[in-house]
Amino acid sequence: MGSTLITGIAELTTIDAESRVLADAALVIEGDRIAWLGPAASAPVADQHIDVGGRAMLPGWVDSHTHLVFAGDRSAEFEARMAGKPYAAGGIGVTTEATRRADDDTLTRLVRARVADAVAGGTTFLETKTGYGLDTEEETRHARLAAAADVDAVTFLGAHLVPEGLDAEDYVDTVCGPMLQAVRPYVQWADVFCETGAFGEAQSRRVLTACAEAGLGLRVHGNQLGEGPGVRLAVELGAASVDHVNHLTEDDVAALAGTWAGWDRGTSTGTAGTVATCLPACDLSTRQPLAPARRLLDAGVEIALASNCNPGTSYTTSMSFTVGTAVLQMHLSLAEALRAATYGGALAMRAQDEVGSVEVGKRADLHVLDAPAAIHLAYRPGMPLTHAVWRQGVRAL
Ligand SMILES: N=CN[C@@H](CCC(=O)O)C(=O)O
Ligand SMILES: [Zn+2]
Repeated sequence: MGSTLITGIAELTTIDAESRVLADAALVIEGDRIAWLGPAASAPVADQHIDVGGRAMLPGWVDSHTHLVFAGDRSAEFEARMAGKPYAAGGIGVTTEATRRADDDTLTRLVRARVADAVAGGTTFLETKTGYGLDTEEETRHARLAAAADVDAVTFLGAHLVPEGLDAEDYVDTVCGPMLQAVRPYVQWADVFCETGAFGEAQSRRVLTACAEAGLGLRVHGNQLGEGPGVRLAVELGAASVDHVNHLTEDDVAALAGTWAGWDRGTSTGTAGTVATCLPACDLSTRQPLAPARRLLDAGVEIALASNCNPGTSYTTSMSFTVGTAVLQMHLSLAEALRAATYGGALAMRAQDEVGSVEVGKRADLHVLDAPAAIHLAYRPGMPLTHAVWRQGVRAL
């Protein structure tokens, strides 16, 4: 297990407890961990030396919300939306049909290509979900293929849509019973689309409670298309994250803030609450109001930024686009957006002790930009700024 010294880091954004940004820095990787970081002038020797030539380094992106197991695309639906047709959950069924027709090899190839794209854009930790299977056999197949792909966490989203022709309560029985039992070996998390047109409050509570009893961590798709019970339920059940959060009442924001009462944001210690995960690429594609990230942060809520890559509402794995948009459109400072897309995502995955910041002992998940400073992510939106990536200490780009 050799060590690698990286020098030529013009700006190192650590996202550590003091939010340190180091100029003219160096860093040592040993195995899959960060072994040392500090001023280039006092860098130790190592087995291998790489000079990144005066570029910015930051933690790899933590993408805590994706749906990568799918076939087909819905570009016609997107085009109609751009012409004024509103987004509705029903499109999920179109992707379910296309995905059922794809065999294991095809689906695996598609998932792996999407993961490779994400990593090539600086993402080093990825969650992905089932949810385009919608029967026990297909959901289990998707969970199994996802678990065998190069992702860090898999979420069971059998409660994504009630399949056409089925009674909602009967379907919830299936999700909570045989489906959950079959997918359980492949997943760590459970999610539910709690929204008009998908699952109501009582149905969502039933799914999440059964999944928690089976030992899964909880996440919720909530408050995407209108105000509703999603946030309330996520807080009540202690979910790690509630995602979308476009339509929030004052009570929703206060409830989320309340979950962070035992958390010290300055030192990043204490008991983590429910992260509000904002998905700006999805908001643009569905023409929803952008999630109120500024308001949530000001209220004391920890937020995450994620891509929500899926064929219906956000066909991109670009976290750099997500961060640029958060700065340009959601009124986050660069530091806030970078933290949300790294440490915030890690909190949403309860993986903050492992990933989400550049600190000694953490996973060597590093992203080097072809720019001297990270502000270029918003200053030069859409430019291919990823220069190098290390994922778990291995050079991935
Ligand atoms: N909102 C629910 N699920 C996905 C979209 C699913 C689809 O339309 O295919 C999302 O997170 O946006
Ligand atoms: Zn989603």
